[in-house]
Parts: sequence; C-alpha cells; structure tokens
Amino acid sequence: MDEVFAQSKRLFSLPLCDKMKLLRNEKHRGYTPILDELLDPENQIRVGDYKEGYYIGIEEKNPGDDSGGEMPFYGPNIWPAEDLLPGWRKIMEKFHREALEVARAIARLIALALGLENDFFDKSEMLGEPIAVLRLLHYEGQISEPAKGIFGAGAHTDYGLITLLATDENFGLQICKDKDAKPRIWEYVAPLKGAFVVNLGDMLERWSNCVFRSTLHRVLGNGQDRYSIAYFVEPSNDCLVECLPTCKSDENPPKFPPILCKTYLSQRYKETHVDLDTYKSSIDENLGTQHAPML
Ligand SMILES: O=C(O)CCC(=O)C(=O)O
Ligand SMILES: [Fe+2]
Repeated sequence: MDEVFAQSKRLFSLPLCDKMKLLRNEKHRGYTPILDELLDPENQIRVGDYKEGYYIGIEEKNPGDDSGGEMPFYGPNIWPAEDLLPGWRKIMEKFHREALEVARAIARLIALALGLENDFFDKSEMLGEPIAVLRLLHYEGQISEPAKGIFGAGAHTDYGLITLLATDENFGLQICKDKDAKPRIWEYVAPLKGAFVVNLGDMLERWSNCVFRSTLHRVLGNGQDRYSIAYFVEPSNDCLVECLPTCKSDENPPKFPPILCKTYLSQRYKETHVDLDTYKSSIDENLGTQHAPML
C-alpha cells in the first residue's frame, strides 16, 4: 500500500502538461484534472471537486478488441511512459489484482448476510468479470468551505457494489450515517494506516432493496495535501442489477426497477464528469498549459 501511495505522489507531482497527455479517454481511463468532477450539484456552487485523479481499470483481454458503445467501461488503460515513471504500471496492476480478491471476499460476506449462497456475487456477470476501477486521488490543499459550496469531494454515494478506500494520515473523509436526516450530520472517519474503509454502493442498495443503504460521504480539504486510493467494485457491463429474491416479498416489493450495470454507470458518470469535448480546444491550442475549465 505504501508503495502505491508513493507512486501516486510521483504521478501527481508531474507537470500539468505531462498529466494532460494522459487525460482520461471515452472508457474512463486516465487522468482527471481538478474540477473535472462535480458530485453534489445542489451544494457545490458553480465549481467541481478540488481533487485530481487517475482511473485504472482491468486491462482488456484482447487488445484492439473494439467493443465500442456496447461495453462502455471496457477498454485499454492509459499508462504513463515507463521511462517517465519506471515500475509504475507493475505496482498498480499488482494492487488491482490483490484489491479485487479482498473485494470478492467481502462480497461473500455480504451474500451470506443477505441469505444468499456465499458465491452469489462470484458469477461471471458479477465479480467474475467485473468492472473494477482503481482511482488514485490527490487533494491539493484547498481549504473546503461548505457554506460557500467548496469541497474536496462533494457529498455523494458511490455507484457500484462496494468501494475499498485507503487514505493517508490526513483527516478529510466524512460520512453521514442517516441520509434522510435534515440537517445532515457529518462525522469524520479517522485515517487508519494499512486499512480499507469499505463504502457500500448504490447498486448494493438496489440489489438489496435498501437492506444495505449506500454510504453518503464527502471530503473536506483542510489546507494539507491529501492522497487517497479508491477501488470501485462494480459487476460486468451487462449484469442486470435487480432486486434479490431474498430481499422482496408481497409486503415489501422492489423499490427500484431492474437496470443494466452499464446503463446505470454511464448515466452516473455523465452526470458527474465534465464533457470530454470541453478539454479539446485547450489541449489542441496549448497542450496542457490550462487548468480544467470552470463549470
Ligand atoms: O478521498 C476520499 O477519501 C474519498 C474519495 C471518494 O469518495 C470517491 O472518489 O468516490
Ligand atoms: Fe466516493
């Protein structure tokens, strides 16, 4: 884990022009500049999150296999050149493989808790061939001001089954245990070295018909640089996320309609990320010398 944090710092320390050459692609792989993402439009006034990130998915099995729009979250990763960051790719790929095994073990516990066979989520359309995304994150030391709508990461729930989250020693992450409470009560989650915070995602809420509620969370910047590593675990593109048989009855019918994982995720990414075209003019004219556009 220390190694992944160290490599993450090396990446984010590169000049912006180098990072912009690694800008995320249509398949949601690669670099996301500050303000690229806006997670809580109701409370974030005009601007997005004060964080930069880097998405790494599972490497496609058959390079060049263009599954296009049918597989919006399947495709090649973007890797920094080996001479720029030697050993970087290898470390990230190792973490990816190991984190996926942790996620599968937790999914087995969730399955048992929901009255299912313990390998329920191991099926190929679920975590057998999942969309699993490692995201390195860096908060640059901007002080958050909730009253002014300025956040490291705005309040949100993650989209998938679960998220494994490792943070450095700096406070910043907050959760709200009761999403429906008004006003919301926010509590800090203390950093714990070597541990993952496990956030439950919206697909788990849908699958379980709200037996498990997804975790509402946000990040406040306190002026210090902060690094975190998120590992988002989602099923395959074509998995139909629908109420589990053990979570519904005549008195408790499904609260959500079934939805394909790719449809749901595409919708959520579109709602929360700047359109890629916004970067085109600034990159063409003057590669990487401009910041991400203000929303
Ligand atoms: O940086 C963190 O602690 C949280 C990041 C997060 O919630 C996310 O990327 O979805
Ligand atoms: Fe999150």
